[in-house]
Amino acid sequence: MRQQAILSIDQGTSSSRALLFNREGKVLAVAQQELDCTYPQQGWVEQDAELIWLSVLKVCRQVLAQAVQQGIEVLGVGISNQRETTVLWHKAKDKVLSPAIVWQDRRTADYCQKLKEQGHEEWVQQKTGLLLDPYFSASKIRWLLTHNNDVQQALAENELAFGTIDSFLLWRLTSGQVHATDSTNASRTLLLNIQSLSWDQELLQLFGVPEHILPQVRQSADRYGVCDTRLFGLALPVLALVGDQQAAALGQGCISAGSLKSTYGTGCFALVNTGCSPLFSRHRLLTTVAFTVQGQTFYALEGAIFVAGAAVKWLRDQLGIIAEASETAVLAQSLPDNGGVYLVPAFTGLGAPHWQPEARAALVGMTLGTGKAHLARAALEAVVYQTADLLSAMLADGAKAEQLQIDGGMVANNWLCQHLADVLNVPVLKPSQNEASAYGAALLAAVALGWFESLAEMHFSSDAQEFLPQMSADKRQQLLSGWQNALASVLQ
Ligand SMILES: Nc1ncnc2c1ncn2[C@@H]1O[C@H](COP(=O)(O)OP(=O)(O)O)[C@@H](O)[C@H]1O
Ligand SMILES: O=P(O)(O)OC[C@H](O)CO
Repeated sequence: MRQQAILSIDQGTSSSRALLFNREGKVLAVAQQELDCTYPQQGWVEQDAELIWLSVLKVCRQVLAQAVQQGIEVLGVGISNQRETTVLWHKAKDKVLSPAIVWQDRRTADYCQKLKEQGHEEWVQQKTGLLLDPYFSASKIRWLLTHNNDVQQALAENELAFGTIDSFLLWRLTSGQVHATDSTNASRTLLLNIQSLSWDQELLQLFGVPEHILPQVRQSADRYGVCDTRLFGLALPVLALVGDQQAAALGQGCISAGSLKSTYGTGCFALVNTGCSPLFSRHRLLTTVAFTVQGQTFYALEGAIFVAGAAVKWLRDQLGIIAEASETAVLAQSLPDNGGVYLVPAFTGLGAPHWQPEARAALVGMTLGTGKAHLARAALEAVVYQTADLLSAMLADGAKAEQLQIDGGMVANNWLCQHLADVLNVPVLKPSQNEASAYGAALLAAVALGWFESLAEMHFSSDAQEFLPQMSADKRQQLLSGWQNALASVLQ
């Protein structure tokens, strides 16, 4: 019998990937293409949605060609994607109307601040689990509705559509047949009531967003529609949509309440599964939909850090002090310690638990002896200290971290993994198969396909590299207080 597989699309901020997974969760083929962001004004972060689409098409075609060569039968598609990033398009013309406003974009900081000052944050948090921050899609949609003539024209023609990346890709894959999203992506817009899983009239009114431009909200594992056969020469069903961080939690096997993972890609996102009821944070974390499957919705508490691997990319692309991200490990371990140098990477403000969109990055503690190794080390260490801040907030909210499961592009860096274990003082587990987001989407597609009847039947590899804490309590304390001092210089 021919080997069967699911095509998983993992559309991240730094790259688009396509992977084929078999029933046992083995990766049979991979293709990847890097993507760029543009920064047209202070605090703005944009991507070209057309280039995102073309990169997805290209990597899908590459792995499907490998499938043909290897005689693999591909049964369906699952999509995991960067969340919140906002795309508006003209339905009849199938034309994107502006650059995509990326999740890291801060242009709506003043507007969100005004809403906070008007006292809206509490009720918004109760409905959405989120805070009033430019991170989420609603204020980005509003900005486009008020600033972009093409968007206004499309609205007047009743042809305007909004989507996060999942929804936009689904629209394109089905050649405009399906305008839908899943509960995880919808839960990042600030427009969804996360308990009823429906668009909320009061929120739509607050942000001035017409409901008819929004996609239909569906389960994460669902038969969404069929890819246009002209794209791949196959009538592939789209079987899952899921935000990449929730997908990574599922891919790492965080299916029971209390399980925790942290993903280190462009940003860093720690999620703890809280089971079938939402837990509302008292310490500035987010409550989010983890996934909806077979009519059941799971929730998670999330800490979001806007800059993790993005700081390494900054060292490479803006400062030019490294040629490859992997050099940071060699540079970091070339030093006996950090020399008192700390980077607070608030390049696009600070996320959890501070939520300060106007904060900006700082490099502190430099001397004339500071060199590029210190900068590389500071960029990696910053990710660790920010994770420590998230875990403290989670602990204060009642979630315990006895170990940390990690994934994402940055965890190729073993120096970072060891520093995480040392500073967090918990064992850190890196799975041998580091494709958690893509695997999570494939698992959901497998449910829609009927491969698994329940979450309990899913295959999760127990094969992981373990990093055990080795640092003394004094040293840990010294590093964390150095970080708190550096952070204080940035907090407003
Ligand atoms: N060996 C490494 N050390 C440190 N950072 C790395 C390493 N390899 C990749 N990265 C960083 O990881 C990020 C890419 O991770 P990935 O999970 O693919 O991101 P995304 O899902 O956001 O597209 C990039 O920002 C890159 O700089
Ligand atoms: O691009 P990533 O993988 O860092 O993920 C981005 C997040 O989904 C933003 O919320």
